[in-house]
Amino acid sequence: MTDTAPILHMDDVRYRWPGRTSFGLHVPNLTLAPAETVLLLGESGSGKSTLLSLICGTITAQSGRVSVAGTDIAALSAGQRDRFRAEQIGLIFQQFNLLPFASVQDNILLPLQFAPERRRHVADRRAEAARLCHDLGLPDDVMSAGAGTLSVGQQQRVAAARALIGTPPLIIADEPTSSLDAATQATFLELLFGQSRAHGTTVLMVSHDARLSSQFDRVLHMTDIAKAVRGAT
Ligand SMILES: Nc1ncnc2c1ncn2[C@@H]1O[C@H](COP(=O)(O)OP(=O)(O)OP(=O)(O)O)[C@@H](O)[C@H]1O
Repeated sequence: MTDTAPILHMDDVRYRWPGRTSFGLHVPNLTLAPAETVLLLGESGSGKSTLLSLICGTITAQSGRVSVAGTDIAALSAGQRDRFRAEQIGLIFQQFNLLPFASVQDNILLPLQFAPERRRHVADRRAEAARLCHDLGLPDDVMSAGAGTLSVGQQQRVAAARALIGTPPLIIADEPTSSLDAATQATFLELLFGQSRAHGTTVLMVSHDARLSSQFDRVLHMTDIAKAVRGAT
């Protein structure tokens, strides 16, 4: 692969949730280049989270092809897909998905366990986790705290640190700043864009806040990239 090969390519992808006839998604063509920062906007229920799940391989398209870093993710076994995702994609979900009884440090370091390439990018894991916490404005003593004891905004920042650690080539973030105040939101975006510039990381971020548009290289609207499919296909 050359440096300009897309990090993501979706070709004629169709997906329908099992048992749901009222909603289906058709993405004719979507390509993301290395180091691009892309904001994804769309109405509630338009399928943004479904699209991200297809890219992450947590759900599999009924037809079409989803390639991440040149790999057709449907061709991987479930185990291979989990390892591939941990290596290639830093994820920030709407619900953060932190382990509440594990420490903040263990939560941040978790993806490295499954991602040797990301591990290689980190010389000192504890120091890197602490640096990310510090840069995201978390208190210095937060590393040993149980993740479940933090405020919602703090948990969101821990989820961001977990996505950033080890510089995966693609960061996917589903409304990652919804629980952050304006100053922390700006800090978070600076960190995200800084990592993108320094390491060529592609960022795909879902938000309802169109005011963020000017900060991204490209803005996509669900209505432009995907057709909502109603009724049986
Ligand atoms: N796990 C699921 N099982 C069945 N249907 C689902 C599931 N997740 C989402 N859907 C359906 O898919 C459609 C699109 O939902 P999705 O969450 O992708 O939209 P969204 O654009 O991310 O919405 P929001 O902005 O409100 O988060 C909705 O009709 C929703 O009910």
